[in-house]
Amino acid sequence: MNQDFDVNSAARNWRVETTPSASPLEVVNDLFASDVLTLEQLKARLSKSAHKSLQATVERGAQLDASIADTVALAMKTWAMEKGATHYTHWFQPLTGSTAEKHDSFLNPAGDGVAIMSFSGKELIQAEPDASSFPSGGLRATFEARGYTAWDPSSPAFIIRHANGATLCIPSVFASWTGEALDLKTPLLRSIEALNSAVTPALELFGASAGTRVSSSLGAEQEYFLIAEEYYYRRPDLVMTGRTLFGAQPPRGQELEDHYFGAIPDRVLSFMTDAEMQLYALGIPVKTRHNEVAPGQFEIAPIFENSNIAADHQQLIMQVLRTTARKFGLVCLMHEKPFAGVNGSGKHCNWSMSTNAGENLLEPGDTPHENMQFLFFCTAVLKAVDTHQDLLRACVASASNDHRLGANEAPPAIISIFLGSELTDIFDRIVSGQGGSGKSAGLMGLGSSVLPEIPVHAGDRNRTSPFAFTGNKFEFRAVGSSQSISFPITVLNAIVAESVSELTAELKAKLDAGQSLDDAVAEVVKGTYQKYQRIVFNGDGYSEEWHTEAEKERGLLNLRTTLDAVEQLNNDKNTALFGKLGILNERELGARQEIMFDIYFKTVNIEGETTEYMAQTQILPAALTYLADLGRVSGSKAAQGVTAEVSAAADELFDAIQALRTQNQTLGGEEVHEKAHHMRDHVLPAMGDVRTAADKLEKVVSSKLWPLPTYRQMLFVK
Ligand SMILES: NC(=O)CC[C@H](N)C(=O)O
Repeated sequence: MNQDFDVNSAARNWRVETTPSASPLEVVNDLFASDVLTLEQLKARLSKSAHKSLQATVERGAQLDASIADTVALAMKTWAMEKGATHYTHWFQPLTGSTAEKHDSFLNPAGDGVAIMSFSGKELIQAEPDASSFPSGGLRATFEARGYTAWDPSSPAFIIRHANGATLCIPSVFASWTGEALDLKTPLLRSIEALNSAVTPALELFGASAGTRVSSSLGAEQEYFLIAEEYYYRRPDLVMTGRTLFGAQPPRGQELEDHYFGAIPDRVLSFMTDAEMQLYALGIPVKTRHNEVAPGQFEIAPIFENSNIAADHQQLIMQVLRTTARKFGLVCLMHEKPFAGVNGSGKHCNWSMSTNAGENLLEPGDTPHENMQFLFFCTAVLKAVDTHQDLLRACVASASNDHRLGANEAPPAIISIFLGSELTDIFDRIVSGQGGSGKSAGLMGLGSSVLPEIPVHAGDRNRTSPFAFTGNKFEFRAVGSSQSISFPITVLNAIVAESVSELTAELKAKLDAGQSLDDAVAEVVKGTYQKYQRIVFNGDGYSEEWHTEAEKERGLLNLRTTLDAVEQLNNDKNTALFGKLGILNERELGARQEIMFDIYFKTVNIEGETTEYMAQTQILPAALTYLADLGRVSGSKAAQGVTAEVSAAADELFDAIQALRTQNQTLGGEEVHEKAHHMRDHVLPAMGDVRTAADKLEKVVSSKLWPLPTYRQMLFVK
């Protein structure tokens, strides 16, 4: 293969679409949410009473009135057809972590060569896909394959366009016939409800008005890589596994620190703009775009939204990025670690809680009263995170995220909280009973003798913490770039709901005993902070000392790999948590553990077999061909030297392939648990040995013979 030609064509293979982007005014006036069926849109299309009833369901969680389904379905169909949609689908999130859809046409034959377009309330409310081909973790035996999808009215329907038409997508839940959740959305919705039930009684103690509702809000920063499409399809590892299983380190990586926030390459910016226009039409408030740390790595981030909608939108962001990249001759890689030796990709989840009146409960406020409330909820988060370190680690566990967590570029596998020096100082002063005003400028009076002042903008930044307070929200940074955010949000909602409930009970007892709110809050905050303080760490999460301190001195968990973490998913504590909040019963939680082991096993198994296949059929032949070429000039000193090097590395590769083959065939046992451990303990190390030998060869075999695009090309050709 002629590598120079390869580079040229990859660099030029830019099929730019020249459709002009919408002007800012057009975006605001016409484009934004134009493909979303909002409640506002429905107002004009529904009777007053039907609209009111739907609104009560969407905004206040009232039970859906099935009698309005036919009118809503008619309105949806008319709107969707005006937008060019010919089909509809229940759009759901099975336990694969991605989305699923089965399209049905609106078209119905009406006899004698006539067809009509129809869509009934029944079809809107419920559909029945064959559940037998989705992961169920034993929840659904194959002989009772029935599962159903049901419309989630709290997330609006939307249109997905393709080159030849459009489809109406109806966000839905997916459950077994017995009502057990087979998806990621059902528990998420249950956890939002649990959070509301836990937080509103607390807010009442702080004087909130009746009718206050609380939900979590979420904004997820998506990191991703872009590489030339031409390279992608020449790399079986990328196509099969999403990451490179081979690749020598190029002379230059990210050490010049020149990519982060650098000027965005024109081709990439054009791609980003195209994707943004589509996301605007879907009502997704994407706000930020920039170059990330590694060459070829980028980020897109929306503003926070209600967490159920944010989870749907996050799936759409990934889908739009992936499909749009292709228009520009690029492929978008969402894997947590597509390239060894440079940064991987995360999906930092910015989580908070807010009321239906728009009050952010993690925002230090303008009044002493608001600040008391803020400290109470912030303390509840500390308690929740310390109590459930295992769950937070488990909900981000995957074979791909293992390459990222704990490496010196991403949050460590040890869960801790970064509070920032100002907020830590405040808690310290509460504990020491100092109260009063702080030292730093810009602090705002709290007007209470027992509580200190709160900085107006608390929160310096820390990039090494898995869980950081960033001024008015917590950033859960351990979440992986390819994963669905639904389960991490479910976990956050659940653990904070439990913690708020327990602290509210303490607070209430003190108030009932006649204490003032100020004094009672101060005592609860002080006691709780003292108890859970060990979870707060403001230093360098990458350092060796921290690992020792965290484990040995503080007794924090260090669940290094996915299998260690998933083991904890359904321990007694976690089963009790999800059970009492009505989020997942024991069987539903057990099924999720089973699926996580299974996906881990299958992922590494595919990687192991891809490694073996590429090494045997592509890399070893290139080395042998080169040895044969060298044999023709064996009289030369250079040829003899190179032959020795290539020959040694080729032998090493050959032996490593044999060893890997044995491990690939063994599988380690019958049970998924055994197979998963076999993958981690035997297949991954054997793959590593194959890679080491192959990467040595890449550096000595003629580039003309090398069968794979290299890091040098993939990361730098834009
Ligand atoms: N700039 C950053 O915050 C880098 C984050 C890093 N890429 C991660 O995996 O989390």
